Parts: sequence; structure tokens; C-alpha cells
Amino acid sequence: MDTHQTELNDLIQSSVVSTSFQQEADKQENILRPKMLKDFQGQQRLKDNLAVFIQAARERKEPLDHTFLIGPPGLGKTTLASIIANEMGAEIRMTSAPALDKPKDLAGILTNVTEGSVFFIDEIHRLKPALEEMLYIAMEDFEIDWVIGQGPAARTMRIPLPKFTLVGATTKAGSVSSPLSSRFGITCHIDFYNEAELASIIHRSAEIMAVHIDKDAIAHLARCSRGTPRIANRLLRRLRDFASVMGDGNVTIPIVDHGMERLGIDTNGLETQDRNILRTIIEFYDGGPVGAETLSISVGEAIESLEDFYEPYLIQKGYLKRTPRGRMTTKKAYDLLGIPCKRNMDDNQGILF
Ligand SMILES: Nc1ncnc2c1ncn2[C@@H]1O[C@H](COP(=O)(O)OP(=O)(O)OP(=O)(O)O)[C@@H](O)[C@H]1O
Ligand SMILES: [Mg+2]
Repeated sequence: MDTHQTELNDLIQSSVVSTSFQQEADKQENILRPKMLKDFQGQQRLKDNLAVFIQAARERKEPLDHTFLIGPPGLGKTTLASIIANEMGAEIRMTSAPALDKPKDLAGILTNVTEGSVFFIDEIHRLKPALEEMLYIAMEDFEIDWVIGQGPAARTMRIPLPKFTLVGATTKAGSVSSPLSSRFGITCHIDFYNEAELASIIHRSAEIMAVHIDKDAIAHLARCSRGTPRIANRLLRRLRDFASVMGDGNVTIPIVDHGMERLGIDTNGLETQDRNILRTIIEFYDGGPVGAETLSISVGEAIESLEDFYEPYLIQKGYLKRTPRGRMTTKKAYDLLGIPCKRNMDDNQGILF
């Protein structure tokens, strides 16, 4: 076998994707993860559309079009990726862009995917440019260009790939290049869940976990869950602990109140760090504008978690605004913290009266 062939075989044999990222995934989370679309609560429009696209692809006996999942952390992107595979009756391979270092890493996976399977890349906005270019061709033409050998002996080989579905997920749609995002045939924006949707998620999780929680307590917990299923489930687990240690095992309104108080979560679902962010902008920067980097240092939070986790919810709830000059608090934030507002908050320049 010539060296070129050996190199090629190595590439095809190498299964560089680390499954450890999957193994490390919170086991508790996996237990509660819905497997099929019918168990995925809320996001009705998204589900209805996806159901049509999946059914149509199945009827045509084709893989589903490449699908782009966009939304803040914990709203169900990974869950939807595996639901897509389950609904298509397809295999799924999961990886995350930061785990893909060299073109070989991506090529190794692409040449190993099976016909009709789902290839999930989490945090796709972090894909390196060279890998992104390889992905363009793979997505569009189902082949990759692979350079074999070095120097004058180098040859480019076009390697055909099986037809697969790429599912890409990101919390930062703005950081994904337009050539990449335009190659997805289906784009799903996942929004924060409303209280009724969260209530049905909590109801379902409580049944799976065999936790007794009354209807009022579910509604109360839904209000405290930041519009996020992952948080709703996490809080439910903590409330189960409080209920079994401090009560009779049943999660009731007093247990929810007690638990939220101990965990530093208010009735708007804001955590200590949310209030700290708002208070810092008001007290240190006179309500803003303040740049994200300065703010992240002031509150001792990584810029990624500030931008991806904390800000989207504060913005959605109307406590914070992103302006070209930085972050600004709104009048609602002053009211929340009980700080008198001396500024005209409609004025983005922040001029005092
Ligand atoms: N629509 C839903 N119905 C029921 N449970 C849900 C739903 N969406 C998410 N969950 C639950 O929330 C948990 C977190 O969801 P998931 O891991 O899919 O979020 P994610 O968007 O991938 O987050 P990240 O950006 O951090 O990767 C899941 O384990 C699942 O139990
Ligand atoms: Mg995920």
C-alpha cells in the first residue's frame, strides 16, 4: 500500500471525536431529556415546523436538511439534536467545536458518518476557519478535499461523504459567519419558555423523578426558573432535597419560598449575580453605558457567561439594554433594587436632569 493510501486509511479509521464530552454530560440531565418531539414541551411553532420537515424527509427517504439551533444555554438545543436523530430513526454523533482542533479531526468524523445519520456540532460559532471551510463543502456537496503528502508530491483528493444531516448549535448567532449559517436549510430559534410551558416541563420532570409537587408550587417554581428548562429541573431537584429534609417530602409553596430564599433567587427568577450585575452598573457606572469587558471584571464573571447566560434574560425581562456604547440598566432595574432613579432613562446618553 503506498503512503498516500495509508494516510487516507488512517484518516478514515481515526475516530477522533471524543465521546467523553457526552459521557461527562450531566447524567441527571439525561434522565429528564425528552427523547421524542411529543415529549418536548413548549416551542409549539418550532415543533410543528420541525415535525413537518422530519415527516417529509422520511417520506422521501432522504436525510433531513442541515439544521441550525440557536438559543441561550439550557433551552433545549442538545435535546432537540437528539430528538431529530430519534425521530429520523438515525444514528447521532456529537461533538463540540472547541474539541475539533485540526482539519484532520473534522475530516476523521465526516468520513466516518453513516448515510442518513445526524452529526451534531455544539458551539459551532467556535469552529476554526480552516475547519469551517471544510464543512462548507461537506454540507453542500457531501465531499471533502483532502491534501495527501507534502511538497511537490502533494495531491488533493476529493473524498465523497455519505449524505448526512449536520445539526449545529450556538448560543451566539451573531458570531456565526454568514457563509456557514446560509448553508443550513432549517433554522430554529429557541426562545425563553413562558410560565405555562415551564410548568408543563416541571410537571413532567416531577413525574419522572417521582417527586410530589402541588399545582400552585409548580406555578410558583415556573416563575422562578428564568424561562429555562435546565434551571427549572435543577431547582426541582434542590426543592426535593429541602422537602425531604425540612418537610414531609412534598414540594409545596412554603417549600418553594424557603428554597428560593436559601438559593438567593427572587420571585422574578433573578439570581444573586443578576442583581449584582444590575447593582454594579447602577452604583459604579451611574446606570451605564458600560462595556461588557469592564462589566465582566467588575462583577467577577467570565465575559462568555455574562453575554451568553446572564444578559439575554435580563434584556428579555427589560432590566438591561445593549446600546452601541455598552450596557445600560433600565428604570425597571432601579425599581427592582429599590434605588431612586435620578436619570432620564429614555436618554441613552445618560445625561443627568
Ligand atoms: N422543551 C423541553 N421540554 C422538556 N425538557 C426540556 C426542554 N428543553 C430542555 N429541556 C431540559 O433541559 C435540559 C437542558 O437542555 P439542553 O441540554 O438541551 O440545553 P442546551 O440548549 O443544549 O444548553 P447548552 O447551550 O448549555 O448546551 C435537558 O436535559 C432537558 O431535560
Ligand atoms: Mg447543549
